[in-house]
Amino acid sequence: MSQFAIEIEGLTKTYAGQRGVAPKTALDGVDLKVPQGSIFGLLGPNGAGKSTLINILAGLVRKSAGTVRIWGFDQDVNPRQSRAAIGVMPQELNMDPFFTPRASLDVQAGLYGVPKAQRRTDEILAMIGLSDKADAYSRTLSGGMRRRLLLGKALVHAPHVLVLDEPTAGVDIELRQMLWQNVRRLNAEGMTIILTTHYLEEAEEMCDEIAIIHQGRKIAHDQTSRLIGRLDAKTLVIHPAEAAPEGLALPEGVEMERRGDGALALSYRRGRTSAEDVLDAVRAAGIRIQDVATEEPNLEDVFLALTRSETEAA
Ligand SMILES: Nc1ncnc2c1ncn2[C@@H]1O[C@H](COP(=O)(O)OP(=O)(O)OP(=O)(O)O)[C@@H](O)[C@H]1O
Repeated sequence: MSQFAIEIEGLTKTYAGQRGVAPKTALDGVDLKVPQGSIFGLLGPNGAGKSTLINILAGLVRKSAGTVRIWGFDQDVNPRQSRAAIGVMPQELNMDPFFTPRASLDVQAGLYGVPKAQRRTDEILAMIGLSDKADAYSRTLSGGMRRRLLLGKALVHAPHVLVLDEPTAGVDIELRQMLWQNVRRLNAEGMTIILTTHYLEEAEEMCDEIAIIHQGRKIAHDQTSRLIGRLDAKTLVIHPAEAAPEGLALPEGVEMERRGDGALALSYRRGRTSAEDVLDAVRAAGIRIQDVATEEPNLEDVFLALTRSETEAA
C-alpha cells in the first residue's frame, strides 16, 4: 500500500462540445498525490476544474485520459474498491424531499452495500447534530441541516478518504465551526480529507498541503507553510511619531503606501532588501518611529501572485 490516499497521473477531462459550443478541456494533464492522513486543500478560481476533479474521484464524471488511484485502487481496474474508499460531500443541496434523514442515510448505506448490522446510522445522526430531526421529512430541514445530512451521507460506508466540495460556501459561522470540528475529529481518527474552498483563510488554517489549480492545470502544490513562504514579500508597518513628510527616498524595490491611520506600509522582498535598510531609510528622512509591526503574506497573496503570473505567461 502506498503512502498516498490519492494518486492522480496525467488526468485530463474534455467535455464534449454541443451544437455551437466548442469542447472544453477542464483538466489538462494533472498529476497529484495526496498523502494519507492529511487535510489537503484544492484551490483555484471559478472554473479552474476543481469540481471536475472531485467528480472524477467520486465516479460521477468519466475522465478522458490519465490514471486515478484511490487508496491504492486503480479506478479502471478496481472500480468497486476505489469507490468504496472515498466519500464525497457534494456542493449542491438536492435530495429526496420525502426521505427522512434516517432513511436517507439508510438508502445511502444500502447503495454502498453496508450490511444492516454494520450501519452506524444513529452514530452519524448524532455526529451531524440531526438526532432530533432523524424522522422529519428532508423538505422540512433548513439549508444548514441539509448540508449536515450531505456530510452524513458521505460517511455511511466509513470511507478512508472524505472529499468536501466547498462545504462552507454560504453557511453561517455556527455550521462552519461544526463542520470543521467534525473534519478535525475525523482526520484525527485517521481519515484523509480533501476540501475545496474559496475561503483562503480557512484553507490556510485547516490544510497541511495545498494544490492550486488554474485553467485545468496544477500550478502549485506544497505544504501550506512553504507555499506561503514561497512569496518572499514582507511589509513593515511604521507608525510615525509625527505626520510623515512627503517624498521619502526609499531603497530600490521598496514600495510605500500611506494608510488611513497615518501609518506607512513599506513592502519589500526579503531576498533583495533587509528590514534594517528599510528602517534606515525611514530614519534618514527624519521620521521618528513610534511603533513598528510586520505583516507576512497570507495564502490569498500567494494565490493571487501565482494565478496572475500564470495568466500573464499565457
Ligand atoms: N458538464 C460540462 N459540460 C461542459 N463544460 C463543463 C461541464 N462542467 C464543467 N464545465 C466547464 O469546465 C470548466 C471547469 O469547471 P469546474 O466546475 O470543474 O470548475 P471549478 O473549479 O469547480 O469552478 P467553481 O469554483 O466555480 O465550482 C469550466 O470552464 C466549466 O464551464
